[in-house]
Amino acid sequence: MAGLTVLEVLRRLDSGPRGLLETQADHRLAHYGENALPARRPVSWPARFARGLRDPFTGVLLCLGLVSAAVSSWGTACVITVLVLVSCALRSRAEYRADRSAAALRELITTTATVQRQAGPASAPRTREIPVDQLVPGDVIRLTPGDMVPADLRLLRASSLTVHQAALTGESKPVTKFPLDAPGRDPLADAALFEQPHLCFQGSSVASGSGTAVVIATGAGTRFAGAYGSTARRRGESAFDRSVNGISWILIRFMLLTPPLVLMANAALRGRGLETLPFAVAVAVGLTPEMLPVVVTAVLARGATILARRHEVIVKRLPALHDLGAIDVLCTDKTGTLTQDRPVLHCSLTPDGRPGPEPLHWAAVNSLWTLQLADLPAPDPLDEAILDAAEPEGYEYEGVAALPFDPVRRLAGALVRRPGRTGPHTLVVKGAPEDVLDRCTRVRTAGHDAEDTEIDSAARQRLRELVEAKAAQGLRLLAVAVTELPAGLPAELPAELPAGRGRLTSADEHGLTLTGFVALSDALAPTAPDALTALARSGVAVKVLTGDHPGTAAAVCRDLGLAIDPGTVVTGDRIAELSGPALAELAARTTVFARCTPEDKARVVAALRESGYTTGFLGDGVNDLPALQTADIGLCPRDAVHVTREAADVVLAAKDLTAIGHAIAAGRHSTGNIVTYLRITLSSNLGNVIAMLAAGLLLPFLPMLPAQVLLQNLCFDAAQLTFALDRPAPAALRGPATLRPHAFLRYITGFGLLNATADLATFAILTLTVPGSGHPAGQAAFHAGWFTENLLTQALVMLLLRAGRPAPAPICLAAAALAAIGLLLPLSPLAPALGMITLPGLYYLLLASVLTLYGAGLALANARHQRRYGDGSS
Ligand SMILES: Nc1ncnc2c1ncn2[C@@H]1O[C@H](COP(=O)(O)OP(=O)(O)OP(=O)(O)O)[C@@H](O)[C@H]1O
Repeated sequence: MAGLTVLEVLRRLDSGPRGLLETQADHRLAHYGENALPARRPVSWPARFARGLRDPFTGVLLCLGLVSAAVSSWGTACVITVLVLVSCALRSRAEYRADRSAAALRELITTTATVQRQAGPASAPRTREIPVDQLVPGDVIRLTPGDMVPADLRLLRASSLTVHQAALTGESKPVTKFPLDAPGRDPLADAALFEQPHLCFQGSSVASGSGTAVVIATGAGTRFAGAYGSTARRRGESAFDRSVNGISWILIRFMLLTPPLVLMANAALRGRGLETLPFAVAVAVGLTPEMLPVVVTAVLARGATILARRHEVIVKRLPALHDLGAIDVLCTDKTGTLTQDRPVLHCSLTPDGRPGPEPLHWAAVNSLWTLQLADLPAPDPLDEAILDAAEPEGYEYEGVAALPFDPVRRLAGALVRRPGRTGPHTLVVKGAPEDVLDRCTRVRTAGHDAEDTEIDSAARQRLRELVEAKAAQGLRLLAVAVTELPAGLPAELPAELPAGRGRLTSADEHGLTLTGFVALSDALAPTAPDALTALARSGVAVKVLTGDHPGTAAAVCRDLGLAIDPGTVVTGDRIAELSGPALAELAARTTVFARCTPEDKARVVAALRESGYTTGFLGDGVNDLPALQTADIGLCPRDAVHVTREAADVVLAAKDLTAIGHAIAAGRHSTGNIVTYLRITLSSNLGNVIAMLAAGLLLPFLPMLPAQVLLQNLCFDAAQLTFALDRPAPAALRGPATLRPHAFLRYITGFGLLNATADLATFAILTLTVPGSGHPAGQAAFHAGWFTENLLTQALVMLLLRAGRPAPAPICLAAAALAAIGLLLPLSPLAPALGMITLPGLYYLLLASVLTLYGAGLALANARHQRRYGDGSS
C-alpha cells in the first residue's frame, strides 16, 4: 500500500478519515485477531515443554542418556529420561505460573492508543483510548509524543512529527514523518521502506510532534512481527543472563569432562573397561543441578508477585528482578521523578530582571498555539502552568503553524497572526534560555518607552548571570523571544511538507528579540529525600541526568540532600566531546549531569555499563527512552508516557521513590535465595562426585550403583524446590547482589571437599563394620550405608550451609524427609530391588559420630566464611 494515494488506501481498507464504525471494528477484531506480537501470544503446553528441552543442562542429560542407551545400560537411560521429563514438566509449570502472574501484572499497565471511531453511520466520530491490542486495520488513530506506534500506519496528517525507529533500523536519531498524498509520484518514494516518510511502523515511537494515521496492518501482519518473528526484542545480555550462563557453562564443562576422566582413571588404576561407563555417566548426572531453571523461575515469580502485592511495583520481565538486586548505580532524571512535575509560575521577568507581564503573555501565546495546532494536544506541565497563570491571551491571535517542543532543540515555536489584519506574522519562541539566547540578536527593554536594542556581549553576559542566579534558586527558567516573518511564506503552505520546501522550520528561529523570561517552581517529590538516603545506605550510587539547567539541577539535588559541589555538574556538551574510557571515567565520578539530550543520557548509561556497573535508569518522559533502553534495567513510574512504560522492565505503580528501595530489596532477596540454592546444591553434588571418584578407584567394586546415584539425585532435586520459599540472611540485602561464577567455584570447591571428607570417613567405617565386600551381600550393605549417609549429609547441608537465619519450615520439612528416606529406604521392602540390604547397628552409631563431626565442621567453616565475606551472596 506504500505507493497508493491516501484515498486509495482508505478505500482498500473500507475506512474513511472519520474512522471505522464500532460494529465494523468488532467484526474486524474477530477476523484479524488481536493486535499482539507473536511473542506476546500465550505459549502452548507442548511448545513450553519443548522449550525446556533446549536448556543446556537438559541437553547434557539427554546426551548422557543416549550414551547409556548405546551401551545398553537401560536402567540408567530410563532414570535419566525420567529426570529430564520431571524437570521439564516442573519447569513448564513454573514458567506457566510465572508467565500468568507476569501477564496479570502487565494487565495493570496496558498501553492504549487514541482511536477515532463512530457509533453509527450518522454519528460524529468520537476519540477515545483503547488498549492497543484492540486496534484493527482501517482504524484511524492519533499520535502524540511518547506514544508507541501501535501498528503499521499510513499518515493522513502530521505536525512536525518525528519518530524513533531505533528498534527497526538501529538509527538512534528520530526521523521526520509527514503525509504524502501520492507517494508513487514523489521522489522520496524511492527510499527504503522504513525511511518512507508517510509510513510509521510498529516498534517505533513518537519523539515529537503529532499526527493522525490509518492502521494498515496489525499483529502478525506488521513489518516488525515479520522481521522479528516470535522472538522478543532484547537489549543484549543482562546481568542475570551473564551470571547464570557463566555458572551453567562452568558446570557443563565439568559434566562433560567427568565421564572420560572416570573411565580413564578406572582403566588405568583398576583395569576396568567400558562396563564402568554407566557409573561414569551417573557421576556426571550427579553433578547436574537439573532443578536450576525451575528454582530460578519459581524464586523470581514469587518475588515479583510479592513485590506487586505489597509495594505496587510491577516487574514486567522476571530476570529483571535479579538485575534489580544487582543494581549498584541508579541513574534518574529529575523532572517528574525527583520533583513532582507540577510546576507553577513563580514570576515573569523582563530582560533586566524586573517583574513584567510581557514574557508571560508571549509564553502563553506560544503554549496555547503549539497545543492547539497539534493533531492530538499533549499538554506539557510547563505549558499547562503557563496557561494557568496567564489570562486567555492567545485567543486574540490565530495560530498559523507550530514547531512543537522537542528535547534536542529545547525550543517550541508558534507562528501567529492577528485575525482580520494583514501584515507580517509573529513567530513566538520559548525554550531553554541558552538555546533561545543563541538565536536572539535583540533585546526588548521594559516600560512604556519599550524599544528593541541590539544585544552586545556585555548585555549577553548580564542575561546569562540573571539566568544563573534564578536557576541557583531551583527555578526552571524559560526564555521567550519573538520575531516577525513575512505573511505568506510559511503560513499558507501545508505544515506537513518536509523541511526545505517552504514550511515553518527550525531554521526560521533566528534573529529573535528577547522579551524576557518566565520562571517556574516545581516542588520536590515528598518521598524523594528519604528514598535517596535509603538507596545510598544500601550501596546504590544515585546519579541525576536531566535536560534542565545545571544551576536548577544542582539546587534541586542539594535540597534533596545529594552531596554535590555546584562546579562538578557536567553538561551535555562535555559528554558529547568524550567517548571510551574518558567518558566512562567522567560518568563514574560525576553525580549530576545537566542539559542532557536523550542521546547524552543514553551515552552516560552505556559508559557506566561498560565500566562494569549494573545500571538502572529511572525516567518518565520520551526524552528518557534511549537511556531506559540502554540500562541493565529500565524503571518508570506508572504515569510515564506510553513508550517509556512499554520499554521499562519495572513499573512503579505509585509515584513513590521509596518503592525503588523495596524493589531493589526484593531483587536482592531473590538473588539471595538463588545463591543459597546454588551453594548448597553444587557443593553437595561436587562432594559426592569427588567421593565417588575416589571410592571408585580405592574399592574393588563400584561404590554406588548407577540407579542409586540417580535415585538419590531425584530425592535431593525434589527437596531443593523448597528453596523458592527461603529467606536470605539480612547481610545479603545490604549491598548489590550478584552471582559471581569464580567466587562460586571457590566456595563450592571448599565445601565440596569437606563433604567428600565426610563421605570418605563413611567408607572407612563401612569397611570396618561391613565385612565381606568381595561378595554381593557385602557390596549391597556398602551401597546402603553410603546411600543413607549421602541423604543425611544433604539434609544437614540444607540446614547448616546457610547465612545466618534459621531455615524456614518448608526447608526443615524437606530436610527431614530426605533424612527419613535415607534412613528408612534400606530397611524397607524396596531395598532389595534397589540393590541394598539392612546394615548393622554399629554402623549407625559410628555414622552418628561422623555426621556430628561433619555438622560441626560445616557450621565452623560457614561461620568463618560469613565473617570473612560478610554477605549472603557470593
Ligand atoms: N514545553 C516546553 N516549551 C519550551 N521549552 C521547554 C518545554 N519543556 C521543556 N523546555 C525546555 O527544555 C529543557 C529540557 O527539557 P527536557 O524535557 O528535555 O528536560 P527536563 O524536563 O528539564 O528534565 P528531565 O530530563 O529531568 O525530565 C527544559 O529545561 C526547558 O528549558
